[in-house]
Amino acid sequence: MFPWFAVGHITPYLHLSNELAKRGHKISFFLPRKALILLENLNLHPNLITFHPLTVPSVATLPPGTETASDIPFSDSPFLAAAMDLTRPQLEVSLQAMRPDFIFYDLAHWIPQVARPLGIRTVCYNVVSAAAIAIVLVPAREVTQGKPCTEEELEKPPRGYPSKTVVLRGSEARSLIFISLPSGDNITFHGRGTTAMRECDAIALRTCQEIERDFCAYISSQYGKAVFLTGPVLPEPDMKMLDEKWAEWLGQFKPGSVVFCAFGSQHVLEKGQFQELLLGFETTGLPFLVALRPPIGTNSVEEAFPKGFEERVRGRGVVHGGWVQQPLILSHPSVGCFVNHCGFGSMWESLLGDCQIVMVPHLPDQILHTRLLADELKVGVEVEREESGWFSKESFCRAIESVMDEESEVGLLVKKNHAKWRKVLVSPNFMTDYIDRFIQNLQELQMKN
Ligand SMILES: O=c1ccn([C@@H]2O[C@H](COP(=O)(O)OP(=O)(O)O[C@H]3OC[C@@H](O)[C@H](O)[C@H]3O)[C@@H](O)[C@H]2O)c(=O)[nH]1
Ligand SMILES: [O-]c1cc(O)cc2[o+]c(-c3ccc(O)cc3)c(O[C@@H]3O[C@H](CO)[C@@H](O)[C@H](O)[C@H]3O)cc12
Repeated sequence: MFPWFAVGHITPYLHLSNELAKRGHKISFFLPRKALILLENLNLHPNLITFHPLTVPSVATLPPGTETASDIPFSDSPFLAAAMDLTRPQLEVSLQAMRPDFIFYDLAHWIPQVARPLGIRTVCYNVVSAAAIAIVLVPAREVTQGKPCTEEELEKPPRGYPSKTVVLRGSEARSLIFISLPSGDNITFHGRGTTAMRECDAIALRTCQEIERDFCAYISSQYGKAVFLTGPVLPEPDMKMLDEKWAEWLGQFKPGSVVFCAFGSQHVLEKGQFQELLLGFETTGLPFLVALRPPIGTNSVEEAFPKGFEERVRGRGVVHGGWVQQPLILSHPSVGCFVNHCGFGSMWESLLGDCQIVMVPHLPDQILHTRLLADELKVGVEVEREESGWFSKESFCRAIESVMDEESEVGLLVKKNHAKWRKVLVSPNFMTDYIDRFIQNLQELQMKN
């Protein structure tokens, strides 16, 4: 396993590794040292899953010590891609010695060049939605190296893209410019993603037919190869592992009353927006647990609190400036609403849980995931933003109230739709069947020539 150096990618690769190990397969997992410290507790089969910490080479354009996408702003991702490319010699030496049957990778587009001569089969395993891939990382989206896409080009989905709902609207499309900019040396993000999928033996996606059938079919037709699906791949939460501190705090509130908020591993808010969000929570009058990194330019969340905020919400609101056990908190009976950025991991965790869903997407893939949930499946609501991208405390509070108020029409509708989808996704054997079929697909691939 060699995922992109981001917690939102390493985590689902680890979930898949657990499922493979559960069925007796042996896994070598390559990841940056810092990510290992944060995530090693997710390894449920240490006898079969072995971690190989990588030394991430320093790159002049990155702050010293950068190892994952959590350490840098989104705009610096291309430099982290360059650093990942510099780990190629470490991978080459290990693969020569290990000779695994398969290697799973995503943004390291050069893996097939290394693996093919060694007879190792390559699986490009993508852990963002099929929709996000279909709208940019396909040959039909023409991108020329050295010529950034124009806003007009970015606004138009590629020919044959199968949805009119799961799209970026107006100025949102501008944020896709990054796909046509360099990502490492001599390659654009689009070049990296499409080469990775064109050169592999199999494309795999962390999704299911039931939700993303048309997008999967489109990707398959664009690359002229079958697409293997793993399904959502999420472990059963083990509530015994929830930190005592949070179990106790959440335990004081009535079932379904607490609003939990987290924005994944990469997103850091600006101070003004962070304060607006906290004031929005205060206005709801509901109990809340917010787990967000300190906003830009601050060293702690406390330093950025609005004046008098702490006293006013004492006893019903907590703001934690670091990592929490998100899947376990979401499964706590007191939690009734999940306010999230709709990273693909959080999207699955919210769909498989039974909390009401409120989305505040930031990056373009997160906006597409939000459209899928809010506009296509109608299982949650999106916080309204102004043209500038700013969300106000009022719009934030309105979105939460619209799903938490028992009388609300929207709240009842999304609850009903969410329950319907959840029933499908948590039905007995749904996830197991996906993994079993996926392994069968790999075994058939291995039999070929
Ligand atoms: O405090 C936290 C925050 C997050 N998490 C976990 O970290 C993971 C975060 O993954 P997400 O995909 O939701 O979000 P990230 O922003 O970190 O992901 C990144 O890669 C996947 C892409 O879809 C996202 O757009 C990209 O930002 C989730 O599994 C979540 O449960 C915690 O366990 N604790
Ligand atoms: O923002 C995105 C919009 C979109 O339509 C597609 C993607 O795709 C991917 C991606 C990542 C890995 C793959 O194997 C395939 C697709 C995106 O990945 C994110 O890229 C960021 C910039 O490099 C990075 O910071 C973040 O960690 C990745 O999750 C984004 C979009």
